[in-house]
Amino acid sequence: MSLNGMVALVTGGAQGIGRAVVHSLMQSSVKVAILDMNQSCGEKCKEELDLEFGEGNCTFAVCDVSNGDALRDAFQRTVDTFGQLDIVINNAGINNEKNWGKTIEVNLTSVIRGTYLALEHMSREHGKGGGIIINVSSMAAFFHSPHQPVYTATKHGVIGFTRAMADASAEGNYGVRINVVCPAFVNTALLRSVEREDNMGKFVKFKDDFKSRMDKFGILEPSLIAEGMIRLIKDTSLNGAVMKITSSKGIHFHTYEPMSA
Ligand SMILES: NC(=O)C1=CN([C@@H]2O[C@H](COP(=O)(O)OP(=O)(O)OC[C@H]3O[C@@H](n4cnc5c(N)ncnc54)[C@H](O)[C@@H]3O)[C@@H](O)[C@H]2O)C=CC1
Ligand SMILES: CCCCCC(=O)/C=C/[C@H]1[C@H](O)CC(=O)[C@@H]1C/C=C\CCCC(=O)O
Repeated sequence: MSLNGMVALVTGGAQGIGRAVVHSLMQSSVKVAILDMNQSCGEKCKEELDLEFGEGNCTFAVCDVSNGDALRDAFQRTVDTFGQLDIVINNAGINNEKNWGKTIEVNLTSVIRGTYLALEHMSREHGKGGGIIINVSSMAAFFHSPHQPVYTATKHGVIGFTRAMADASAEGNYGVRINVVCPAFVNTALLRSVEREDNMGKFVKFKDDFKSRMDKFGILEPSLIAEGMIRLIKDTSLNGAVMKITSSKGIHFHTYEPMSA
């Protein structure tokens, strides 16, 4: 499946995993709208991508995904600029057990809002031509720790919401495939936040346990997560898939017991 000429929107696309998947998409000739709340990183990211791929192939907009109006405007500006929207990756996420309400707003509420906005621009129920949505969860949804209870809760929520929406899309004939990716530890700024009291609050006392798990399970590079996301986009058979990416098993899928009648 060629992605040439498609248009993608990536939240949190200026750094880390989002930056990696933006690069992979542009290597496949996808035009990308990068949304991020970090203006300096976003502008630097766009400058570098313009140098590598030529101008006109990506845009950057400062956008806090937890601001619903700003997110809606950023989606509309993307469609106004590129004329279409085919791929949406709800990637932006934080790790803050002190300001845990914000963690829920960014990691879960904004993923829900970003999914609904994506459907407004891609779903046949809105007269559009279809598309693909990838929501970003975490292996914290399968292996929890005392270190990050609310982060863990948000990532569980992303899986449940995404699987339910994938069924809604199939039964409602939206023409939109909706999948979720669950990385293990990845070498980004977010992972380094686990050592900071500002982020972890009273749970920072568990940081040694968390770091021992990092030693045990290994740390992935963002490029591998990007590879998994591209696979979710290209494999048209996948809807409601829960992709797991770990050092021990690489890119693989979680399987669930079929629902009993
Ligand atoms: N790093 C890791 O070990 C893992 C990360 N993840 C998830 O991957 C996603 C990306 O995380 P990383 O790349 O590791 O983090 P990162 O901190 O390196 O990059 C996240 C980007 O999102 C942006 N961002 C944060 N809050 C935002 C908001 N409210 N609005 C707009 N942009 C915002 C940041 O400015 C940053 O550029 C997150 O959802 C995270 O939970 C999942 C499993 C493991
Ligand atoms: C905020 C930093 C991001 C945290 C990323 C993450 O997914 C963490 C997961 C760990 C959880 O907090 C406690 C754990 O033990 C999880 C371990 C992660 C992966 C296990 C991989 C097992 C395997 O390789 O089979």
